[in-house]
Amino acid sequence: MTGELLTCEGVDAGYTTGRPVVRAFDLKLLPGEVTALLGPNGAGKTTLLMTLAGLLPRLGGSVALDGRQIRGGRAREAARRGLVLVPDDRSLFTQLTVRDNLTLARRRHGSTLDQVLDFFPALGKRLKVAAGMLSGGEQQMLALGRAMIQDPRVLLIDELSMGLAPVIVEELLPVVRRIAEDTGTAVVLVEQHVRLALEVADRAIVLVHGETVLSGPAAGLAADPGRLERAYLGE
Ligand SMILES: Nc1ncnc2c1ncn2[C@@H]1O[C@H](COP(=O)(O)OP(=O)(O)OP(=O)(O)O)[C@@H](O)[C@H]1O
Repeated sequence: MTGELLTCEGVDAGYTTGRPVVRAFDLKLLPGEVTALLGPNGAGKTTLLMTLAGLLPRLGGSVALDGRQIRGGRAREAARRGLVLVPDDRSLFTQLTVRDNLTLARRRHGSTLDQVLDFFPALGKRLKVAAGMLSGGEQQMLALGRAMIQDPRVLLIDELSMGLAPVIVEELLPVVRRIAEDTGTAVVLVEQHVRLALEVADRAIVLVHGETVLSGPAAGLAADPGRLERAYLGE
């Protein structure tokens, strides 16, 4: 399809022994599109994001960005091409300042600190503070900011809400939406707060035991919680 940014076809993801955890995963993402990747604990969402980011070897299938294939298991190549992961543990340099965390990730001729801080004004006031001293919400902003300063084409966000109060999540998710709209970055959002995720997503995919059991426009799924619940239960 014209204009497709990311195309995953038949992706198998998992660990080297045994059956793949995620099987035959398909995804098509347009620029600026947000897809919520939902599903119960252990469904394989983190495994899939890590595989797309090249941090785990891909066990099958293909991934293409702008129509050009990306090899599996090559994290540097994936990041250079623009597939950037925001991991659920945030992986910040806790002893370093906010400014250093951001500038270390910056690319030559890439986005500037100010461009990134435009999305997270609260961080602008905390530039000299060590990342480990920030609140959970600020740390998550920093993790997102550090991904943004790498000029991603596709952001893979794993449980942004991990350890955060719902009120903070309600503030952060619309920022993710704005990032997608303003920069054309496509987003895959793994999120346990299903209702909040569906509010900001265009599409949603439900993964259960590694299989895609439901996929469709987010608004339709938000309007039919019973359907979503049945999918989670594997019915
Ligand atoms: N390092 C590992 N080696 C082998 N199996 C693993 C490893 N990490 C996770 N798994 C298995 O892969 C499956 C999927 O786990 P994964 O963390 O991807 O699910 P998830 O959908 O992200 O769940 P959660 O919402 O709990 O994070 C689980 O059965 C888990 O036990």
